[in-house]
Amino acid sequence: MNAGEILLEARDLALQAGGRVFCCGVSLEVAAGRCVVLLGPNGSGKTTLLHTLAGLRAPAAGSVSLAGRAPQAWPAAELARFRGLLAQQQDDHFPATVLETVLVGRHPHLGRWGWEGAEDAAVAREALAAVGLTGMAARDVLTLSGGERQRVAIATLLVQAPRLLLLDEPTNHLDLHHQIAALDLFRDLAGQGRAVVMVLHDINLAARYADSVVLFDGDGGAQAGDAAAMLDATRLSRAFDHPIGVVDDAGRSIFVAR
Ligand SMILES: Nc1ncnc2c1ncn2[C@@H]1O[C@H](COP(=O)(O)OP(=O)(O)OP(=O)(O)O)[C@@H](O)[C@H]1O
Repeated sequence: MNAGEILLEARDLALQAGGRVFCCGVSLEVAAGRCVVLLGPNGSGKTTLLHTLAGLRAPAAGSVSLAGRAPQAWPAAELARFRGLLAQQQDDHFPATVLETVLVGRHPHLGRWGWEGAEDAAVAREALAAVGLTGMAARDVLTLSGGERQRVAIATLLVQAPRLLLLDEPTNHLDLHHQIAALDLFRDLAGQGRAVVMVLHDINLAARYADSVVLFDGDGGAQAGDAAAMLDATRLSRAFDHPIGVVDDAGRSIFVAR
């Protein structure tokens, strides 16, 4: 995996949802090793952008390119090995064990007949250990707590092993310890030549993990830039329509709601 290789490029995007066009002119380049955070108020377009970048919905204008190719130009299984999406919420309609659920993430890697082998089960158990769920493999997913279910979803993405991780609120339902553990894990994956684009609601977590930020303004606009420039109290106050101050904690900026 080449550090610095461009895994995702979006040019002059405009998003569309529900007959509305918004966030016009967003451009973004994501190199291997980088972590991008999408930040902004509810309903401002973060999920719509993430799904557009994943190739799951068409932009109203502009282009998305994944490692130099439009998403539609990728064969489905190859695309699923290249980019993975952690959805904002996990819906389970039928009983299944935790192990079976995680193994779904292996599908793009399976051979012609689609059977998982002992090696896939070992990969899944390793992923469960990475999210602190060792010993939970046999549990029914319908019996899990919200935070446990979220960690199963993260383990499912880990076994999919995409180079580009698109994460919609990965810290959903997680307590402080597991939020930091999950975000450290994603940052480590970026450090190993992958790239991460994730929606976060916590400005301080964004400041801790983002190399660059796409800030949505809630008025149909969005701007991308270096984290240091975008995470500015005045800019954030305007975007969130709430006064936000900044305090210094041993050289680190901590954002506080006034
Ligand atoms: N299928 C749809 N039909 C109508 N409106 C839609 C549809 N999908 C999204 N929208 C609207 O598009 C806008 C952007 O939605 P999106 O889910 O991208 O916001 P978000 O920034 O991720 O919000 P949140 O922080 O609440 O998760 C919202 O106003 C939403 O209601």
